[in-house]
Amino acid sequence: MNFINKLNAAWTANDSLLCVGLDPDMAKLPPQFQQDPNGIFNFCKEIIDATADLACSFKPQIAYFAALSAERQLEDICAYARENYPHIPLILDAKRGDIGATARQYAREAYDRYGADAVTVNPYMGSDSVEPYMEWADRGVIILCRTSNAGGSDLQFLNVDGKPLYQHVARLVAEKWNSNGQCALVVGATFPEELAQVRAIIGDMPLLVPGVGAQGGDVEATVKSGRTANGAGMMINSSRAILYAAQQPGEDFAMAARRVALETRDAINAHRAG
Ligand SMILES: O=c1ccn([C@@H]2O[C@H](COP(=O)(O)O)[C@@H](O)[C@H]2O)c(=O)[nH]1
Repeated sequence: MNFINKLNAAWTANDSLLCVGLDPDMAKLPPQFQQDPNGIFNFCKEIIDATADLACSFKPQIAYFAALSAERQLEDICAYARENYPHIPLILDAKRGDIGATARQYAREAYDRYGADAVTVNPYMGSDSVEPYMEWADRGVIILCRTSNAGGSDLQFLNVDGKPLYQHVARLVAEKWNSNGQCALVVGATFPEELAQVRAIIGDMPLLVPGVGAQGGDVEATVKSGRTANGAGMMINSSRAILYAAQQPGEDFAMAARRVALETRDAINAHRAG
């Protein structure tokens, strides 16, 4: 099953638009994992098990693994998710961008090494830097459009021919790059007006929407701005707010993560119907 079909099936099966982000920051992990050589894997495994019936996707952010030379644990967590929850799309958040020959190696890393269903890609180097990812026709290519951080405005809001640059990216992907129907865009929940603008440009193309939870994005505004006519169309990501939901030392972190994931999924669902 290709990425888009798998995502559609996961939206329905779990009645969820929630993407659970896997950003394992060693300093924030419960103590038993900080002392465990396989602690990153074991922590992420418990989060995946606790939230798999509430999520439409999982999104490991590669930097949290690579910074600690923990790529082997990322391989293992990706394999674990694929084997145990094959119906939940796995998105590698890597935001790659380079010339074609190098991009092909990044694509191999995401799709073959980690077995990801989709990878995030930076469009700044243009079409030939993105085309190598399209060679894996059953996988997703998720392209940065209007990112959730305030500094994203520095370039993404530049006026080009009367429109902000991010709208050109949305149109370019929707009208040209998405010829195989495997693309999605990243648009931050912290900018609901821009989210609505992008939705108006791209039709039903899926959106990866980070920025609820720790970044403070408004769930209702996000859903109302980004939903498609059938009340789906988004993977709304929350990472830290779920991973580190436990408030007290010794509190069951996986149960706390599940509680916040459930609250977030239900808060999203409350606004899906138009
Ligand atoms: O525009 C973007 C693109 C990606 N991200 C990533 O999403 C998560 C957000 O984590 P929270 O803890 O929910 O804030 C993280 O992996 C970012 O690298 C983003 O925030 N904004």
